[in-house]
Amino acid sequence: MSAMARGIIRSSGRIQSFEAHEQLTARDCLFLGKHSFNQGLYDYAINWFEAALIKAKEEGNRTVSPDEIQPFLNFAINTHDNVSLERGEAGVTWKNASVPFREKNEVFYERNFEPVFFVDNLDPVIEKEQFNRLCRGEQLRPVEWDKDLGCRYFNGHHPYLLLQPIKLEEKSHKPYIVQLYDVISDQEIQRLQNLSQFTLHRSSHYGISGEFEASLMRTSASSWLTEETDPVIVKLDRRVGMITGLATKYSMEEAEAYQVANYGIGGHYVPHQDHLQSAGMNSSMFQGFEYRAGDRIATWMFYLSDVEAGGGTAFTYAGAVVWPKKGSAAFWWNLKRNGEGDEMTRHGACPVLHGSKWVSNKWFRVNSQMFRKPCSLERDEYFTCL
Ligand SMILES: O=C(O)CCC(=O)C(=O)O
Ligand SMILES: [Fe+2]
Repeated sequence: MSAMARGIIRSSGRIQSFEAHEQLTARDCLFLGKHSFNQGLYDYAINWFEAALIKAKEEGNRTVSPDEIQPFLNFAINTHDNVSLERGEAGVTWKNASVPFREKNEVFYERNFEPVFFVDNLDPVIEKEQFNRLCRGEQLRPVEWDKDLGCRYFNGHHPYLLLQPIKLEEKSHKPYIVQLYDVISDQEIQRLQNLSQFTLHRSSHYGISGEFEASLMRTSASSWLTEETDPVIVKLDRRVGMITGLATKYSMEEAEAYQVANYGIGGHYVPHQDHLQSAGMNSSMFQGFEYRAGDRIATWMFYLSDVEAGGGTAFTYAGAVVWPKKGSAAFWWNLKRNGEGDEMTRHGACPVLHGSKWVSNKWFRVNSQMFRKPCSLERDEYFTCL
């Protein structure tokens, strides 16, 4: 945290040292500590108070004195250790280091972390740790799993693409996750951004209250664009259809409209599945469009910007990460071939550390794809290619 306060984002993984132009003051760090404390993030609060103390001692133009910070640090350490002993490491409203702070041995954070992949119901604390590590760019999957992944030209599902094949990079075979390059032009991106700029609003998600809500689980702004909004959407639909072989029209209830989303610094989306069957949606919600269209068989996500640091899409159960590259798109199947949700597709949007991230998602609905992607009766059959 003290490096971060000096404007340096450092990581052992892919995100190498990155130096920002501005530095935080000791008062900024104190504020971030208080904010973390109020959110129940006691370990982060301690880190920020410690960073504030270091800064306060070095600052020429003092923004706060060390004496003002010390009581906050002491109080945070006591609270952390009491909550740890009484209530454990993490719950809905709090998060601690895995051991009392005074005995902190950093085991969870620095050494001997054993990632766990492809299990049902991964412990949420482990999943969060894996998510953070993947987002920092650590290679968590054993490298042998990646040895059969390749890059190739892909002709999609239409003769048009014989003349202009698509660059495809495999990120995982099972679940099948790929990144496709140069699938949207800079002009089309500009158009999507212009079209959405006046309607962007704070994103929501289906929450534990049973309502759609805005929360810290998803901090971005989003907007929806349909074929009726602009001819560029019709063009993109046609292209995405040729590449994937899937039906893409919102007006025919084949797929959802394009959701354009923008994440600012710190903007993220915690791990979740895109399919609806385990997102807490009950049968009464499957009315109208949801009922007729069926679940989200697959996700297509355009990356509409590069991101200077952070902002990957991390698959916590599969250990794969797709990094934003302007003009590319990620694609993965959310359902198995019998229509059941594939839990191994859990993923989240990593926090943006520097820059601004723009994406546009399209979710294909299963019912209209029945003749294009016939289902199977086998429980364990997966879609294994595009
Ligand atoms: O922005 C990303 O990288 C992922 C977004 C996502 O998972 C979603 O909107 O469902
Ligand atoms: Fe998602």
